Amino acid sequence: MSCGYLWFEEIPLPAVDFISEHLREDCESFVFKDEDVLILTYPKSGTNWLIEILCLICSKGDPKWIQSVIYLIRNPRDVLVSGYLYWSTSNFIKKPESLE
Ligand SMILES: Nc1ncnc2c1ncn2[C@@H]1O[C@H](COP(=O)(O)O)[C@@H](OP(=O)(O)O)[C@H]1O
Ligand SMILES: CCc1ccc(OS(=O)(=O)O)cc1
Repeated sequence: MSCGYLWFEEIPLPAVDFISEHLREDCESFVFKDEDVLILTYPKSGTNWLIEILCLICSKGDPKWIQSVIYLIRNPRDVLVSGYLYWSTSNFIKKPESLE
């Protein structure tokens, strides 16, 4: 189970060309500004959809919305199939060997 993934905070992520130590360093050194918005999603769970929603909310000009939390959830089985199909044809990610 541990092979073929980029492990971070005990979460298996699609393997890309960097290592979890670099990811941790980036997380720990990142300085947030008050106006920053944090999007935290698992790949293929609807990240781009959420970005669109946030941009639409943001463009209404009301800064109070950033104090809200939008909880996005997608059936993990759909995430698995979506990732399998997408990463099977991507060149920047290690190709999954199977759905298992
Ligand atoms: N409004 C919505 N409702 C449900 N799934 C959505 C959605 N908008 C995007 N998605 C799905 O989210 C996946 C992409 O996620 P991400 O943006 O994190 O990479 C795609 O899955 P599929 O590959 O199953 O079509 C896409 O169809
Ligand atoms: C850090 C692991 C990771 C995250 C997002 C990725 O992009 S995509 O959602 O598959 O397009 C790839 C790897």
